Amino acid sequence: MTFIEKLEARWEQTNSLLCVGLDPTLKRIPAHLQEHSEPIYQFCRAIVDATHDLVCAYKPQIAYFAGLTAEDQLQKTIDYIRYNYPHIPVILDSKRGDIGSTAEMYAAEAFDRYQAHAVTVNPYMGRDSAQPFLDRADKGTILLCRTSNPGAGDLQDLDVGGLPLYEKLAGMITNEWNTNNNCSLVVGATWPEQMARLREITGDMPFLVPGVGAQGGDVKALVEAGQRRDGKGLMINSSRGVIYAGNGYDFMDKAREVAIETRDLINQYRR
Ligand SMILES: O=C(O)c1cc(=O)[nH]c(=O)n1[C@@H]1O[C@H](COP(=O)(O)O)[C@@H](O)[C@H]1O
Repeated sequence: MTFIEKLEARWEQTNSLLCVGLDPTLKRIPAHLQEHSEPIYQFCRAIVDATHDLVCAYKPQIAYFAGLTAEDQLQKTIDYIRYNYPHIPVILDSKRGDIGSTAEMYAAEAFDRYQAHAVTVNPYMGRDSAQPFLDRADKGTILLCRTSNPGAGDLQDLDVGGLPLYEKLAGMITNEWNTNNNCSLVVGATWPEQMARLREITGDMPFLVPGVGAQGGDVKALVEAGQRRDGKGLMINSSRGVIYAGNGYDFMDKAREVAIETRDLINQYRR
């Protein structure tokens, strides 16, 4: 099964567009886990157990593990999800991109080392830098297009022959790069107007949509702008908003409560 097939099946089975982001920091995980020899893994595993029936995907962010020399705990987290919840797609958020020979190793890192189903990729070095990811037909390549951060427009909005760069990129990906039908775009929840344009340009392409919860994206506006005609098409990511909903012994219950609220809020505005 390809990443896109897995995602489509998951949307159908769970009726959820919520993706939970795994961005663990030692400062914010519950005190009683801090003593554990693998606190990051124990925390991620507990969040997964608390939310697994509510999500269309998980998105571990590699920097939160690598920054602590805890890649082994990233590996264990991904293995845990794949073994216990095999229907849930795992997106490795590493935003890679480099010359082709190096990008090949980044693709191996995501797909062979960590066994992720999809990876985030920065396409702004051009097609050859994304090609090693695109060539993995069974895996998902999720390309940054219009990011959620306040400075997204500094470069992504630059006019290129009458179009903003991000729209030009979306057209290129849709019409030229997506030969294996394995592309998705990152579109920030904070930019519903731009998301509506991108939905027009890309047809039914899935979007990874970070920026709800901690970054304050407007769920109603983004769902109305970004959903497909079938009411699917979005992986709406919340990391801090869900995983740090509580920090005591009841942190799993609190994370579950917020995940349910977020899923239901999203569903309120779907077709
Ligand atoms: O590719 C991403 O996931 C991403 C792209 C983007 O434009 N904005 C963005 O916030 N992200 C990631 O999405 C997550 C957002 O986290 P919260 O703001 O805590 O929900 C972080 O892991 C970011 O690195």
